[in-house]
Parts: sequence; C-alpha cells; structure tokens
Amino acid sequence: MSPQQDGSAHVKEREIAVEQQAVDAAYARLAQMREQAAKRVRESYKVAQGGTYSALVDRDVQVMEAAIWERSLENAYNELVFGRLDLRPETPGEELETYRIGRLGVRTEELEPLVVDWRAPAAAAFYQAAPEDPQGVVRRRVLHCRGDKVLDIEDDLLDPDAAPDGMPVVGDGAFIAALARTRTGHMRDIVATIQREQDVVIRSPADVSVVVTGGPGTGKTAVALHRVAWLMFQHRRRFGSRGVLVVGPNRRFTDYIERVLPSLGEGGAALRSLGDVVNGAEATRHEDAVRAKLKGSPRMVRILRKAANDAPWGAPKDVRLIYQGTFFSLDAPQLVALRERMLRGGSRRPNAVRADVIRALQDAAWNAYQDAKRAAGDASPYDEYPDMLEDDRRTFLSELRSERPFADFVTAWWPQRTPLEVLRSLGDPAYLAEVSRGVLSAGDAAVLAESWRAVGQEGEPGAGLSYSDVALLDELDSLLGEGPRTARALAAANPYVVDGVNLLTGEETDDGSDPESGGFRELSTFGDRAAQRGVYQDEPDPEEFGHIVVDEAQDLSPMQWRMLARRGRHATWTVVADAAQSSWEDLEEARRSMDLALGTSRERRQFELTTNYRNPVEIADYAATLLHRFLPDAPLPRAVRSTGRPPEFVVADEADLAAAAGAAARRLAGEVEGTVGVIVPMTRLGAFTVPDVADLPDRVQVLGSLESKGLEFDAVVLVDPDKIASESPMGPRTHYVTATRATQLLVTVSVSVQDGTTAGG
Ligand SMILES: Nc1ncnc2c1ncn2[C@@H]1O[C@H](COP(=O)(O)OP(=O)(O)OP(=O)(O)O)[C@@H](O)[C@H]1O
Repeated sequence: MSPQQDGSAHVKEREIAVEQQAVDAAYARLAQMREQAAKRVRESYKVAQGGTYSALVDRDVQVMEAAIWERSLENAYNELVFGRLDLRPETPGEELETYRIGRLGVRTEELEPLVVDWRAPAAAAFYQAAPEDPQGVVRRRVLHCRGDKVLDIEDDLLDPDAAPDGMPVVGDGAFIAALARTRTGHMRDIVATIQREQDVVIRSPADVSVVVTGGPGTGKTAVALHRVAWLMFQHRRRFGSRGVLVVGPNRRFTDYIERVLPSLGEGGAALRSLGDVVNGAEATRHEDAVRAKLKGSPRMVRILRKAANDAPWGAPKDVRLIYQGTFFSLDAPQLVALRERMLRGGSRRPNAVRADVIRALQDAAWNAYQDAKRAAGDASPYDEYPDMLEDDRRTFLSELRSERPFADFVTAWWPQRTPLEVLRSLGDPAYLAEVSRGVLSAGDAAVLAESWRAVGQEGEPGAGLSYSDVALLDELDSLLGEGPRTARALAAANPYVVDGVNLLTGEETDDGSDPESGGFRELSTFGDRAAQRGVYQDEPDPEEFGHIVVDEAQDLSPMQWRMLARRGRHATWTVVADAAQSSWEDLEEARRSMDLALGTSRERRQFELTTNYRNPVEIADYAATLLHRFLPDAPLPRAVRSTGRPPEFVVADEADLAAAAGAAARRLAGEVEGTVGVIVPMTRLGAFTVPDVADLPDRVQVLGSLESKGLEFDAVVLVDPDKIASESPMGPRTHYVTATRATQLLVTVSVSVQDGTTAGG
C-alpha cells in the first residue's frame, strides 16, 4: 500500500494518540527543566555574598539569565509542540528521521532531542519545504493543541516517492481553520503555521535590513514580530538585552500585539508606540490632517533649530551693569555675535555649552567694564602693576557671579531649557510667527501656535501632547543637547542605586533615601527587579538599539523617521508597510526619510507578501473596489477563505446613526464569538456613544478610523464611511484600511442623504 490521504476517523485518532505520547514526554521533561531553572535562580542569589563590586555584577548577570530562562520555560508551556517532520533517511532503506518542532528546544537528560526550537536551523524546513522543493521532508505534520492536549493534526505529503508504504496522511484544513478562529482582542503568534514566503523574511540574515510590503492581512506585523524572536534567539548576545525596539502607530496597536513576543519566549524587546518612544513623553491625542502634515514636515527642523538656539522670546537683548560706580553694558550686536560664536558650526548645543557661555559672558563683561573705565578717563594702573590685573579680574568675576542683575540676565538670555519648555514657548503666536518666518505661512503658524498653547494647560506640563509633538520633542532634545547631569539624574541611570542608596558603596545619593534604614535598604539590583517582573519594561530605554522594527511604516512622517533614526544609527531594521494604506500624503518624501533612517551601510532586502490571511474573499473583494477607486492598477493579495457572507450596507438618518450602529454591533456580537469593532470617523469620535452594547465592554470596542490601523476584529461595523473617506486628503485610503479589519463579517452604516439614498459604503 502506498501513502494516501486518509480521512478515516480511526486512522486520525490513532495518529493523534501517537502525537499525544510524544507531547506528554516533552511536557514531562519540560517540568523537570522548570524545576532545575527555579533551583538555578535560587542558587544565583547566593553568589556575591562578599558584596564586592564584581561579585555583585556577577550575581546580577546570573540572576537575570536564570530568571529569563525560567520565564521562557513558563511561556513555552502552552502549545509547546506544534509540528513534526519526517525526513528522508541519510542512508536509503533506513527508517525516516522524525523531529518534533516546538516553541523551545527540549532534550532528554542524555541530550536526545525531543523538541527542536522553531528558530533553530533544523526547523527551517518545517516552514520552507514545498512539494517542488521538499528539502528532504517527506511528510510535514501540523499539530493543533490546546495546552498539552493534541486536538487535531494536519499533514502535507511533500515527497510521495520517498514515503514508506502505508504512511498515513491525514488532515482536513487545520490551517484554514486556524485563520478563521475567534479573535480575542490580542494578536496571537503564528508559529505553528508560518508560511514559506513569510519564513524567508523571518530568517533573513541578522546583518541585513528588510523592508516588507504587502496588502492588508498578509501577516506583515506577524512576520516582523517573529523575526524579532528569531533574531533574539539566534543572536542573544547582540539583541538579547534591550537591543530591539518595536514601534507601532499608537498605543491601542501596541496593546494589541504586546503578547506575541512573550508567547514566543521573548519579553525583552522594547515595545513602543510613536507616542511614547521618547523617555518621559507620552502622546494622548492624534492631530487632524492639517496639523499632522505641518508638524511632520522636515521644514519643522528649521523652526525648531531657531527656537532652540535663539534667546527665549522676551529675553533681554542687552544688559546694563554697574561695578564700583562704573556703568557698563553688553549691547545687542555684541550678544548676538557671542551667541553665534558659541554655537558655531552647528554641532554645538545650547544646553551643552552653557557653562562656556557663562564664562564668555563674564569675560565680555570684564572687557566692557575696562572699556567703560577707560572711556571715563579712569586710567588703569595695570601697565605699571601687571599682577594687579589678574587679582582685580578675579575679584570682579566673583562679585559679578553673585550680582543679581547679571545672574538674572544669564538665566533669561541663555537658560538651561527642556524640550517641553521650548515647544510650549511656540504656543505664543507672535513668537512662532517670528521663528517660522520664511518657513510657514502666517495662517499655518497660527494654527500650530494654538495647538501648542494647549499643551500643559490642564494637569501635568506634558499633558495634551499629540503623536506628532513627540517627534518634535525628540528633535528639540537633540538640538538642545544635554546639560551637566544632576546627581539625582546620574543616580537614576545607575542600576546599583536603589531608593537613593548606592548598593556598592552604601552612599546615599539623594535625599529620597530612608533615614531609618541607615544605608543599605534592601539588597536588590536591576537584575532582581527585572527578574521579579520578568521583563524590563519599566527601565528607561537605552539611547540606541541594535535592531528596530517599524510597523505601519507607510504612515510615518519625516519627523518621526528622524526620531527613530536617532535610535538606530548602527541598527539593522525591519520595516513593514503598505503604501495603499498610507495616511501620509507625500509618499515620495516619506520614502526619502526612510532611506535616510536606514542608511546605506547595510544591505537591504525587499519582500512582498501576497496572501491575505485575515479577510474572507467576500470582504477582500469589497475592499478591492475601494482600493481601485484611488489606485486602479494596484495588485491585491489573494484571500484564502470564504464565509459566504458578503458585507451588508445599512443606511440611517443622521439622528439615528448611533442607534443603527449599536443595533448592528449587538447583532454581530450575537453572530461571532470574539470581538466587534465599531469604527467611526475621527471627527465623530469624541461625541459618539453606541447604545445597546454597554454590557459587552470586552467584546465591542468603539474606535476612530485612524486608530484601527493594524488591528482586526471578528466583525466590524463601519460607521459613516463617506465621512471617513472625505475627512482628510488621504481619507479614501483610510476608508480602505477600515474596510479590511474584519476576519468574518462587515456591516457599513452610512448616513442617508436628502433623497433617501447614500453615496454608498
Ligand atoms: N501564516 C499564518 N498563519 C496563521 N495566521 C496568520 C498567518 N499569517 C498571518 N496570519 C494572521 O493574519 C492576520 C493578519 O496578520 P497581520 O496583522 O500580521 O497582517 P498585516 O499585513 O500586518 O495587516 P495590515 O496591513 O492590515 O495591518 C493575523 O490574525 C495573523 O495572525
């Protein structure tokens, strides 16, 4: 008997039992490994009893490594094994070689492999083998498990000629079933079903940057995250500890994808939205299209540079002083020249050179004082007694430093400024008009000033920052440079300082320490704290990363690209984008900005993903009609599932819009098991409440059109699609994005126009 597709329940049950045995053995071994790991963590704490610096560092490293290992064993617990490869034997006539593939490598105590880690080279064939290129694989089997139970299996016979007689081949579309499964509101990993074109991207060499394009639902995000897991596994030293930054468009999106990397055993990458990439800043709102375009433009650099380098608005332009009865002054042209000299070359930063500036001002004041005395005919005796010159000068300078008018002038004319202070100062319309002359029109300047005037008006100084503002703050941070760091800031950067106490020296580094404790409060280091949390998320980000992932990259403004470029000067990149989904108007400018960020020193590889795993054909076909309105020849990814349910189009009066959306959401929630997204135009978002669904807070989410980027729901209610398409120049593209969010059902609710019809969904 030759191998054959065998659908009989009996054969399938028997094969599931075989797999269950292997899975049980793997779990038994995993339990042992977890025990050993817990013991290792306990033992690591015993290192460094001596309390010397190097012993403490050793301990820190060991505790951290042991804890990370323990955590990854825990993460692997769910669906540890998901695949099997039967390979051609090396010597013809011998038995097939069999490997199980899983989330983690598991070996017996004798080091026999029970499970091969999916990222190991030996597992590559699981994803890459195809009938036209079997790579030694005779049969590939996908195990569909829940926890440690095997529920289903699906086989692919890749090399029938090499299959032994009677080899069972079972399956009835577990992959397609996996695509149709209920969405929970959090993205899941796809480790068991990564497809060949995706795997090629994931396993691209670590030294190349990859740019992945493809339509909605082609797995761009999934692929980028699996690439991170692969890089961190293959190059743990280089990328393991906070070496990778993953950036998504907004916080809703980062919340959506945050579980994928931990489920793959990698909790150590920094996951940030464009609104919180910058340490200490947090965006709370999106800009409208007009402001987003202005604030994202590279023209902003000129304005910000001028604001950073010029004296603050309203600062005195000259200063008049008196010393020992002699009046003297530093006049405006002199001060302008001094400022230019101090910042010469463009590479010197105002905060960084402030100490030099104060010295230069003192010298200038001394010279002005001398000139004033000479002008008053008060001949100095220095030609006769040159030693007096230095003495007098010293006395002059020390008294000048404590002179109130001089100190006030320095503080006003060249203050140490934070990026936020400078940004907020641009909220003064007259000042912004001044610094943006020749760059912005008066009207545009007024629009921007108004938005910055609102920053910090309610609550914290940084309250009300937009996603676009965060990139500007970062630009200002780099333009202003860093001033001398305070002891407190230095302490904050030192991992051995806990609650103001340096654990190595016992020194108290700030007044936040606990007087009761008398020195060492607790012997806990960075490693301990990271181990307790299992992740490092609360530590400040490093200044630069070894690898940066940019998701939804088509939406990045040039200013946002500059912000990321500063964090990846020596990095490799994974950039995923779909130009058709872009809300940034000037695609050519965005591409140039990306090129600048990625640099030319690394090889760059381009990939196109072509299969839509999210939408059923019914929704994909409808979305295609929207896409072809603005890009008639754009290629479309191939959808692989069908639900038999085309989108529904509902029309409602303006007054009944929310009620109609609520009714649709309620109905869809009854039809699908998972999530329902109610997507509304950004301009309606603030005031829009959906009746009828308050009792389903975990399942029904209301969100703005731009916020829906990258997300997906089992069912979607698209509210007022005409408005979504018309509320910004890139509205038709946003409309297309919103129409591609559903994995099963889509209902559009349009506003009826006067004759009772609508422009259509
Ligand atoms: N190989 C695969 N096996 C199973 N599911 C997959 C596979 N590839 C992608 N998916 C699923 O398809 C859906 C879409 O994937 P993803 O969000 O990564 O697409 P995308 O290209 O980033 O989409 P968009 O451009 O719309 O944001 C997700 O639910 C993902 O888990």
